[in-house]
Amino acid sequence: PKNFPPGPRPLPILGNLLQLDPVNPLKDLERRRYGNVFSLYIGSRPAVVLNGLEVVREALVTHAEEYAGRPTHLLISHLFESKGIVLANYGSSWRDHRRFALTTLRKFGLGKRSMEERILEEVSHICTELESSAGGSMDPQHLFHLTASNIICSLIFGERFEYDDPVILTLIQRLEELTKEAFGPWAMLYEIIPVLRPFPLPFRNILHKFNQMKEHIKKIVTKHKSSRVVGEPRDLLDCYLDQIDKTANGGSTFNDTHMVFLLLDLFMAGTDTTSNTLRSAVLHLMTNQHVQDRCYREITNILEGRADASFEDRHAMPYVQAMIHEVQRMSDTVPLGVFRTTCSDTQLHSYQLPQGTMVIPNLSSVLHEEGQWKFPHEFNPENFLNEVGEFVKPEAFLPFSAGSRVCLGEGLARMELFLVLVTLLRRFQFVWPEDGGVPDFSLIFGGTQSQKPFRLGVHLRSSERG
Ligand code: HEM
Repeated sequence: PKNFPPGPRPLPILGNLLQLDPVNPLKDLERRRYGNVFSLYIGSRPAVVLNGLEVVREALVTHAEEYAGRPTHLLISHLFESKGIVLANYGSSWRDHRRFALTTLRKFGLGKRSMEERILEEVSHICTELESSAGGSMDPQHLFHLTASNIICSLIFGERFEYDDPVILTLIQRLEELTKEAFGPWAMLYEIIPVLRPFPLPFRNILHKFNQMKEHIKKIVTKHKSSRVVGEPRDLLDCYLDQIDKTANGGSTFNDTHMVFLLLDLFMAGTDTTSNTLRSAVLHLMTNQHVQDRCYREITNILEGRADASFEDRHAMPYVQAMIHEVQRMSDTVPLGVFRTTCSDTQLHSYQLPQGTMVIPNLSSVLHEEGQWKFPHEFNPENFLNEVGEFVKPEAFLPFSAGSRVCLGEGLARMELFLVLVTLLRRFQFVWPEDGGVPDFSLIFGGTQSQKPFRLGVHLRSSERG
């Protein structure tokens, strides 16, 4: 289009795909040769990549409404049929469901003491798991996924799963695979060469895994319907069923199909994000004992004589706050946000973006942008502390994105990260195991990124022994 952002010359059919590293395209997307706003062809479709705080903020915050759409042509949009919240296009159904989810999560405790109790109850299960490895090491690959998924499952389905339950272990495994594969090369081929879709190629696996997860959610819904008492909701799912009843005759956007996608959305968005951040946290803490020691001193000092932490305590723990934010910055969990589209013709800097242009907000570029951070490329909580040791949050801290589609679970995620880490650090010391080899901090790219597998060395703090 006329006056479109510049970018590398595309090839027919493939566009610029061959110029992107299929394992991790983040470096290629940060190429500043064309400036902070540049275009890229994914197949025959142009997309615009936004790098750095200034343009990301200009698009997502200053022109929030104009950039609030979601693409409909991606494999992941097909899986979700553009329903639910995360991948729903900007319109009344998205608005109704976002409002419903926020109101209902609050009703079941978000922002209240009851949510803290729910989270602390779940942390006690992680403690039991870790205690059984005290003095040795364990594989934390699924531990934090189980925690995060149990917290969200208790809100939406009113139930938690035991840590060895094969149902939840399978769901978590599918979820981890999906968030990587749906952004991999096969997903790209599915999008750009539609004639390939009927063939038995690896992207059929992605569809199959997603359908398995969907079927599982449908089973939970059926079970719920039979045990439900109308008007006495136990969880978000019951509230949704009540909502369907209330609005049955009025052209409402609430129905069984949307419900399944909303539940999948909350389960998926609420699990892989928080848990990957927690796993990254223990890796950084194990390899930075001085940070762990300073957090421990702050925690024991503030919580002296008390059984549990409260989310309010964060204000009295600037160093712990700084550590958690630094973990989020380095774990870079949702590196490219969730892709947007423009809802109308719009202008960015001097460029014109027609309605329907796909926009990729490179959040990773903001979280490591030189000039925004004291130590952009290393783990250092000082990034969030001022000269007198007070906690400060730089504007470039955007792991939850920004604007009208900012992460709906930010409040829940922040509460989880704080309560889980404070409780664990008070009770355990994490150490790099002797047989752990050399720590590898590189991330496995995907819709959500994660650390490579590692072992977690666990010591019980002396104050906690017998
Ligand atoms: C550390 C944890 C988390 C991170 C880093 C994170 C990050 C993000 C990001 C970057 C987006 C895209 C926003 C945009 O398009 O601009 C998003 C959207 C979303 N997140 Fe989170 N998230 C986290 C936890 C959660 C949790 C716990 C929930 C569950 C309640 C959740 C639910 C959602 C939903 C429903 C959306 C879609 C919002 C919309 O399209 O209107 N997230 N998240």
